Amino acid sequence: MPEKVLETKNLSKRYGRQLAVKDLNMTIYKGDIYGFIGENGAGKSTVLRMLTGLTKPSSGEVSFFGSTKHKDRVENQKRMSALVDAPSFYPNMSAKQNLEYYRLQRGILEKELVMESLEKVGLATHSKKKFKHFSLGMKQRLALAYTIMERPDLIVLDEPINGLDPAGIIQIRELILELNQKHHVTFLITSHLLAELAQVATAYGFLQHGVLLEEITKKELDKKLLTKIKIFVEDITAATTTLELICDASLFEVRNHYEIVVQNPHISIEEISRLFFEKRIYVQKIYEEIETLETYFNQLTDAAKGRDVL
Ligand SMILES: Nc1ncnc2c1ncn2[C@@H]1O[C@H](COP(=O)(O)OP(=O)(O)OP(=O)(O)O)[C@@H](O)[C@H]1O
Repeated sequence: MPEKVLETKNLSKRYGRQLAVKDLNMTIYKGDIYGFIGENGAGKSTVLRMLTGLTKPSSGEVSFFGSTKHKDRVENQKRMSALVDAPSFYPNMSAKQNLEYYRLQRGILEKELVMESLEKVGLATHSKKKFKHFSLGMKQRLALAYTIMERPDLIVLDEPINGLDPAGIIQIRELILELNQKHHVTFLITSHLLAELAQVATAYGFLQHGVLLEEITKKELDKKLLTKIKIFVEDITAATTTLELICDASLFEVRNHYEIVVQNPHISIEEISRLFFEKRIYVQKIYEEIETLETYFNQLTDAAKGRDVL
């Protein structure tokens, strides 16, 4: 098992009467890109603020790199860098001057880390450009340069691609993957853009009303995501009677008098097409649909509401 970079035990946060985070047990392993998912108000930012020391937990504990001791925690917290409340940059200063300012403010001695960080985020050639002339994507990359200046082992990002255009999203995605794969940085990322998160995440935590519903690796999730075969036909009666020759009726359902949905099929599209061809059943369309991270998350949260676990 890889090293645990971060672990929480029964972490809770109360704001007055409201319990915003309830007994959170979360584990992030070295090398993970951990996608932290939840609807608005689920408690994600509150968790990130507790992890980064911006808010004190009401109860429970956090351990970094296997230690909960306060002495170690101060040291270990230095191995983590976070973009929860984005740093404010000076508009009339260049990218380099802005980072230089933060280097001095954070007491980082190595001067070379400023240019090294700008290079890693692809801004070296724009180092002299004033911040006010940066595009949103460039501003976001500069914020990332700020987080990687101390060569952290863990980076926490709250909604890193919010407001970016498709090109900006791709740049941030590639940067995260590069830092993870080349420089072995572990990430904890929140995002509402699940399709995008699914392109980088290696593990997920699903949060609802402050409760962690499930923690799962990408590998485990991929195995759980259901596959469906959708078949569109003209003669639904003939089609269902024929389908029953190779598939139990409990495994498919008929929708709208022309659509058949086969759940988690043990038969292939080719088998169904061949059979329908032999029986002269006209198929308008047939295709496979794999459940997405988004549908999985929606089902998980709907089921939790139904079980009243929240
Ligand atoms: N400082 C605060 N004082 C009182 N209540 C707060 C405070 N911060 C957050 N809350 C409440 O705690 C709950 C969780 O909020 P939080 O911002 O952590 O959710 P979130 O998952 O980050 O939401 P979003 O996706 O909208 O950013 C919300 O009901 C919010 O109103």
